Amino acid sequence: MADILIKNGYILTMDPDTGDLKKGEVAIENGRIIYVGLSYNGKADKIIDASGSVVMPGLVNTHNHAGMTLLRGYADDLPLAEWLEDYIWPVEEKLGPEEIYAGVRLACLEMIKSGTTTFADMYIHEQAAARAVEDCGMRAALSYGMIDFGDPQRAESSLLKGRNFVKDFNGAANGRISAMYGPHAPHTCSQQFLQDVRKQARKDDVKVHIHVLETEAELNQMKEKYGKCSVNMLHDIGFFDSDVLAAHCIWLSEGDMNILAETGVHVSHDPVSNMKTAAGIAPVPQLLEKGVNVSLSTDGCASNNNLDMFGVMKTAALLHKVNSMDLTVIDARKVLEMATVYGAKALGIEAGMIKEGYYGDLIVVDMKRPHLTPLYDVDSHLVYSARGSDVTTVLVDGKVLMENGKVLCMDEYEIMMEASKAAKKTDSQHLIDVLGLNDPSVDQ
Ligand SMILES: CSC[C@H]1O[C@@H](n2cnc3c(O)ncnc32)[C@H](O)[C@@H]1O
Ligand SMILES: [Zn+2]
Repeated sequence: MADILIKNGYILTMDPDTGDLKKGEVAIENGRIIYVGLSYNGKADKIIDASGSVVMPGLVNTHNHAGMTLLRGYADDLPLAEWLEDYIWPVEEKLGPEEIYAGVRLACLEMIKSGTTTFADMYIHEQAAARAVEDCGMRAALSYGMIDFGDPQRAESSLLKGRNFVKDFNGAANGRISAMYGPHAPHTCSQQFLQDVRKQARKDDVKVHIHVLETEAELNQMKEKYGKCSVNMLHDIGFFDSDVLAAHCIWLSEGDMNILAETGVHVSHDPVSNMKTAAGIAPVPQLLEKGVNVSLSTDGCASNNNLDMFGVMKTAALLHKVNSMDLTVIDARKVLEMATVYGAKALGIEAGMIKEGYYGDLIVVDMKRPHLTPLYDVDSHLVYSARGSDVTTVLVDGKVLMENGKVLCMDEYEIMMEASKAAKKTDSQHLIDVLGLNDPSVDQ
């Protein structure tokens, strides 16, 4: 007996072996997919009717700072270095684990409602993020963000916090949480610290999540300090292998791309964030051409300013078409692969496809909507026309987190209220009163 049977939907398996099914069924038991096909020959405890909908793998967001939902719209339209150093870092000092817990819960709510089932994260107070993920039922690859700025004492304490995080949370929440090491970036971490982190990650057999060449300023700083760029420096110290997830990777030379391809580094592409911060345009078509696994991500909410992966998919497609002045350079199917199959591959999880044996991490997208009518091509609609709000049902690990638009795993109003309260810690003017979240006379 299956736990759940999804019927009557268009099954976008993303599995090249089976292809997509115009009208199929998916059965899930003990958190795993046990059947994908035309008609399941067995019973199920619960039936989900996906008539008029697409059933597809949950989206995988491979670079986030989930707690930064608290800083959504906090300091926009500033040069990136000024934004980070003069606004974001000082305000992060004021946020403790309780605020981050509230911020990550808000992030999870937003991600679930827009079809993301797994995310990779790097942030402060990450144990609070782990608690939020455990509570809401999502899947995540979490890392405690570490920066040493060349200070040996800071390096030692950061690495200790990172090690403790890995020890406490790798495999937590019944395996839904995997831990990674999160050294922030090659220009904010010393070479010695990066070597120490890499050694520890190999010892603990966990992956590493790092920002690489997001800005031209980083490229220039690295050239000045080391006489080479971040990719060459990291390659020369033996940092790279297929356990590394590198976010952004914008300022790459041809040689850098070859290094990423040869070493099997996974690249996380953040088109919305990169456009908003005017950081530049990552050479995604060239990376894909060289065989680099490029997945998609939102980045933190302060540079996006939402966590909707449907928006990211559309932006990725449009950005690379106009950048190359060639609209064939990336198509809708490739973008869907990046948001599902490639994301799961980057994080080393059996997800990203609707395939027997894989996790029951699925979403149902309602296609009976004006902006999705008429329907000629499912891939096209999902990338160019759909929005996160078209997602009606979300399953992670075979558990239903949202059904027919109702979030079952948390109280939406409470999450928004707690996050708005936590945002008060920034000591900034904000609009909790305008939102009416604290006002019992406002219909919630
Ligand atoms: C040490 S935890 C992670 C750290 O990263 C900061 N951050 C957020 N967005 C960006 C970005 O686009 N580039 C570099 N660093 C970023 C975040 O504020 C945390 O301090
Ligand atoms: Zn980032």
